[in-house]
Amino acid sequence: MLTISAEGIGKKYRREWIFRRVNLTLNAGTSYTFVGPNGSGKSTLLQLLTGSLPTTEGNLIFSLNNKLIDPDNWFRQVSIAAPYLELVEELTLDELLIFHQTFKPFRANLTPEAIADRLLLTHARHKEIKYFSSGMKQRVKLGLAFFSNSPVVILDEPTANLDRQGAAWYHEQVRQLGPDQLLLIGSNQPDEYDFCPNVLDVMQWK
Ligand SMILES: Nc1ncnc2c1ncn2[C@@H]1O[C@H](COP(=O)(O)OP(=O)(O)OP(=O)(O)O)[C@@H](O)[C@H]1O
Repeated sequence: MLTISAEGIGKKYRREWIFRRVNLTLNAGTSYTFVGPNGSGKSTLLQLLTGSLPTTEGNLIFSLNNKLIDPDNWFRQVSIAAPYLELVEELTLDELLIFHQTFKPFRANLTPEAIADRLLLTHARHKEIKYFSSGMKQRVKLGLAFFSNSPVVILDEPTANLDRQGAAWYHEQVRQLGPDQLLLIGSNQPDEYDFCPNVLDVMQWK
């Protein structure tokens, strides 16, 4: 089983501690949601867990079946969708999906055509991303995270810009995650984590 252990981790920007003494064990096969007010540190914590941002103190330990995963290879296990991660706007949807799978293969050998179908965007396969609506872009971001062959799926504000149909689509994709996957969410919207058994308030680490 894949596990992330946080041992006393903290993050400081300049002189300000965003959080300290975070002790957590996150196990695959379930989901965890980090909640808290704007600016409380949800996105920062998720970025530490992706390995893309260094901790200021403490240790993050990644393991698979009790074997340590080299932190330098951790990124291979993770797919993330977040408001601050942009899509390549000059590419068409088809081009973007082909580009993406060269460095992160899709689950079960899904083809770009099949992904576009699952995104409900078959009609927009040849349109440049820059001409997509904000909800269409959000669905693409979520799809790249859901359909990549990664055991860890990290979603920051997953239903931002989604309409009711898009939110229902998001819930359907969550239900289809595999039993060995780990889902981590950062959210302020209860209806985007209503299924999640583990809700953690980042304010406890202030
Ligand atoms: N690169 C940075 N340099 C300095 N301060 C930063 C940086 N990134 C984030 N911060 C600060 O860290 C704190 C936590 O920000 P973060 O984005 O993690 O909060 P959040 O809980 O995700 O907020 P929101 O709900 O608004 O998305 C904020 O005070 C923010 O200003």
